[in-house]
Amino acid sequence: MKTYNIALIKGDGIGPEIIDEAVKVLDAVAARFDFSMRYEEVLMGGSAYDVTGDPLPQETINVSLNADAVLFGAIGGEKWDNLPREKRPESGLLRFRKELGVFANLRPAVVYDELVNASSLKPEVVKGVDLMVVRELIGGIYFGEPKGWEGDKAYNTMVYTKPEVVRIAHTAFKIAMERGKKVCSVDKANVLDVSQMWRETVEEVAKEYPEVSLSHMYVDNAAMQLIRDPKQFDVILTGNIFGDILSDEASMLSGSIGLLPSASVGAKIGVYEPIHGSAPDIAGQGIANPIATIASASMMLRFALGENEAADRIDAAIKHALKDGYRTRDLANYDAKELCSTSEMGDIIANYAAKE
Ligand SMILES: NC(=O)C1=CN([C@@H]2O[C@H](COP(=O)(O)OP(=O)(O)OC[C@H]3O[C@@H](n4cnc5c(N)ncnc54)[C@H](O)[C@@H]3O)[C@@H](O)[C@H]2O)C=CC1
Ligand SMILES: CC(C)CC(=O)C(=O)O
Ligand SMILES: [Mg+2]
Repeated sequence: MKTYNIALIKGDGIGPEIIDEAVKVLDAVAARFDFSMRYEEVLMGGSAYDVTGDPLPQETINVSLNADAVLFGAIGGEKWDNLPREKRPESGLLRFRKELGVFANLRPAVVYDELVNASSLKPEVVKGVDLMVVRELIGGIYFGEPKGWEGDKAYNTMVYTKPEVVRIAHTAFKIAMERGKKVCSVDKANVLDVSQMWRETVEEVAKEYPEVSLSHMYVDNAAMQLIRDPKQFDVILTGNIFGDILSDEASMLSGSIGLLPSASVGAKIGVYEPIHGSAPDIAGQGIANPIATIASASMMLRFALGENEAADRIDAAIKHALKDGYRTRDLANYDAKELCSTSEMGDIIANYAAKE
């Protein structure tokens, strides 16, 4: 029987609660499809800082680099907000992504038919939405130098090199070839030099994908268009900060940020993680929606481990649970037949995934 080694990073806030449910579902499909998962839990974020004084201990990097994939919850919380920048949980996560070299963050936003009423937009606007945000993950303003805070002046720098844009553009075009063959590159080229270079570089890469139609959009317009007519988008290609913001926005097409998974890829080892944060406001209450993390585990099976049937099974089980009216609190007001806790939702999805 094949055994996969997974580095498990629960993190802070709701991180441990949602990861436990993803593990439950993974184990259920593993038993059914005749493979097994071996998890090695390592620390990152505030919980790592509390134990080791470092939000990203070297052991976490080592274990992750030796695993088949990383499954990650979320980090951060008020307790650590006033630490020096480099000790903050968020700095640990940024450094982790950089150390692993996962330059492409794939954030699919899909509207489940069962949840068309859950979006804050009209059902006819969101029904059938199926888009993919391809977000550059280890460059741009979250990493650029110089940065600093000196007295009354603070600054960050948005930097991209041409090779960084070329590689993320290839990722987006390749994904588009497997989907609707449309890429919309989102930038702020009317104002930023870095965006102008981004746009020209994307144009050059596009020549290698003549079947894909490329458009460009300024990020402010893109934020509006996502709400006006989200079905116009297939693949949205964008930089780190714009992708971070637009994907949170896109999550409300689907009804809850607790639904959107992601895959951070591009290097040997991928990181599979929900798009949301550690949700300190609901941590420890058993009400977080684990579906984003369970769907991230499905992406891990598909992209990192090649267990496509098991991934399909999880995706079907999520849909089945929603169709049967099971809802965590974030979706309680939308066609709910039964309100369930985080772990009850995990049980239901694991049961469906194991049996059907
Ligand atoms: N990848 C990561 O680890 C990320 C970490 N963060 C960190 O998380 C902390 C909280 O940040 P926020 O801005 O509040 O963003 P957040 O994404 O943690 O929460 C935003 C809102 O969405 C809700 N929410 C998030 N996930 C949910 C889920 N699974 N089920 C139900 N509701 C959910 C929260 O309760 C909250 O009201 C901060 O320390 C931030 O730096 C933020 C984003 C990403
Ligand atoms: C917490 C940040 C480091 C990043 C973020 O918000 C994200 O990746 O979604
Ligand atoms: Mg974010």
